[in-house]
Amino acid sequence: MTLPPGDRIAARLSEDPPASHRSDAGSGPLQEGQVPDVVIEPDADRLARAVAAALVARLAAAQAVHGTASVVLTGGGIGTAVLQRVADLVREPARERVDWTAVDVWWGDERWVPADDEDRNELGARRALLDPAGVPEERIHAMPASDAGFAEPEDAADWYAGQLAAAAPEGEPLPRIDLLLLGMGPEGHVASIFPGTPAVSDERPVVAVRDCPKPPPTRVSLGYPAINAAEEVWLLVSGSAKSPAVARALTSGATPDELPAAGVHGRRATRWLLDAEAAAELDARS
Ligand SMILES: O=C1O[C@H](COP(=O)(O)O)[C@@H](O)[C@H](O)[C@H]1O
Repeated sequence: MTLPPGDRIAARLSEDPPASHRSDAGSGPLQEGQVPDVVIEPDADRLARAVAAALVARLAAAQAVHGTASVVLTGGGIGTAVLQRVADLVREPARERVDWTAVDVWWGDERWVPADDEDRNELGARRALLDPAGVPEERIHAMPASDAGFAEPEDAADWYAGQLAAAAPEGEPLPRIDLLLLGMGPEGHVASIFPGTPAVSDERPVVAVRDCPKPPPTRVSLGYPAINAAEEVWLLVSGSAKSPAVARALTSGATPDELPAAGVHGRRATRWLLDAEAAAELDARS
């Protein structure tokens, strides 16, 4: 799949990838997909449109091969803007079309709040895309809300791991994930894996997260084993507040404990999709 035109600096980064991108740092060559591809769009709106078009192409391609597609969604500003732009494409006649009745939708993280709380990532995604696109309820795999009947977020995390395993091929812990979207916080958190927290080194596919520095404090999140099992991982980052973390993740060799975004990669592709403000310090350092 070809991403829309952007200011590509992928080649330069690929020639000399930092150790932080190696899940096997120090023990061998980088695997295909772990070398990041970086695309810079001029502003957040054009970033959201470009990612939306690429997402439709990616899911359509997966459906052409497998009959179905699966995507892991992120919350956050740019993540939700992308879903709104995808919904625009659903309404337009397009060259590449996705059969939204054959897309499985999962989440990278969720806030441990009641189902109708505006902080729910699920709520934003339903409004922005899942409702307008008509994704069937049985294909929407939301992480549990705090009022869903689980006593603790740990129970909800275990249940979600079980849902993933149930959708996986025989004997595998995880289903095929064609595309996993992540936002990133200014301190480098991805999903709800925050710097210096137990989730960084947790080996379970789904974890409960407590005492988050960003409210709400309790969440459920995919862990690295699930994130890094996706075919493609796309990090969506916009705004100047995140430019130091982008530059650190891509050029400084920061560890995942220092900067969780530095520890994510896809099996087949890892893409950093940035607007110019988010990329500003990257340009200066690379
Ligand atoms: O708390 C979260 O933050 C990140 C980034 O959000 P943003 O609004 O700064 O773009 C998001 O990716 C994650 O899903 C969410 O729970």
